[in-house]
Amino acid sequence: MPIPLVTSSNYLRQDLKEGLTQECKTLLSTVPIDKGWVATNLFQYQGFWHTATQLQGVLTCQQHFQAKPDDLLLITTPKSGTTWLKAVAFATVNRNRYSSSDHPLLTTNPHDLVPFLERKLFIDNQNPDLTSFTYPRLFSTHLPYVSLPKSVEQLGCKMVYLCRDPRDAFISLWHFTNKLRTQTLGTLSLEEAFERFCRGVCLYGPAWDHIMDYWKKSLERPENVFFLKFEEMKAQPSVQLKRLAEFFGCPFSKEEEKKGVVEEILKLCSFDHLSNLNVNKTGKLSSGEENSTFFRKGEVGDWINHLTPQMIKKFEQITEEKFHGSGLQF
Ligand SMILES: Nc1ncnc2c1ncn2[C@@H]1O[C@H](COP(=O)(O)OS(=O)(=O)O)[C@@H](OP(=O)(O)O)[C@H]1O
Repeated sequence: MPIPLVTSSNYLRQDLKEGLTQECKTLLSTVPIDKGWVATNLFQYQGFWHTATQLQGVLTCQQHFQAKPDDLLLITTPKSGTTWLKAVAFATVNRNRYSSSDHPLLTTNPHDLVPFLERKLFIDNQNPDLTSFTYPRLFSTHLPYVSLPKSVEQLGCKMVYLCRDPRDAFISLWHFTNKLRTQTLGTLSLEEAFERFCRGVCLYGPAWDHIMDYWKKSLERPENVFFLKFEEMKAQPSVQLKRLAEFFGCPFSKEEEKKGVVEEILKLCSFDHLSNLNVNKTGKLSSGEENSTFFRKGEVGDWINHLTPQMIKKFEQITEEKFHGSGLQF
């Protein structure tokens, strides 16, 4: 059983091997290893890249998380709008439980309301206390499909998969990384980050493979996997929120629609509203990250302000190669 580690942030914990199980340590010594973005190294497991501490969380959650049939899983590639999806899903599923004046989203960051399985609940605990979860339980994960705990698929749990144009997810990740890097590490240059992202060497990368695996599953099993893009949420938020509520099995009634419940949820969870709340301006997650780091611009297409023509071309080549014939486009 790993010993809980207390440091400033999960992202900076990866070098601390004392808290890891022998199984995890052995695995770390056998799998491919490469440079990390925030701390020293990333390790490749089941085709995707993790920090050492995160890998411990992945193994523990694969072995100990027991899903229930009505669990709802929010799955994303990093920097694809996870914070937004958590807020919207939480507000939708619990809309009869809270009024707008005492809503938990006003005082708690969405990441603390819908915790990550492998980054929070199971990172150093084989048996986290899940008794405070109301039903249906909402969990989140960045895990690729191949690494999901088996009970999720066996029980047919509903999964919402949110992804984003890899160019925007990359730029968002690059900014986020540089907010978390220590002074000693210095800034990670755009060129260096780009080279690693294109090789797939980033947290939960390669991003394209992560997206494609869930895209295929959503075509095979649309009743279980709801595939959504950040860009679609931005373009048609109320249409997408209504689809989401239907998928969750709690569609908005005509009366709710007339009363403006959909718009109320979208307003509560909007970038402007959430990012200006005191808790998100000054608070920290229980895992150490400052809440403000999860809010930057929240826009579509910011990559145009950062990528060089050569980088854009390279992105196009990879996207064409990875998504070819799949019907998926950004
Ligand atoms: N409410 C809301 N609406 C729209 N966009 C939002 C919202 N909240 C966060 N964001 C933007 O999402 C980006 C952060 O991604 P994630 O939340 O997936 O980060 S993480 O993976 O959980 O670390 C990051 O995108 P960029 O602005 O492009 O960096 C955030 O600004």
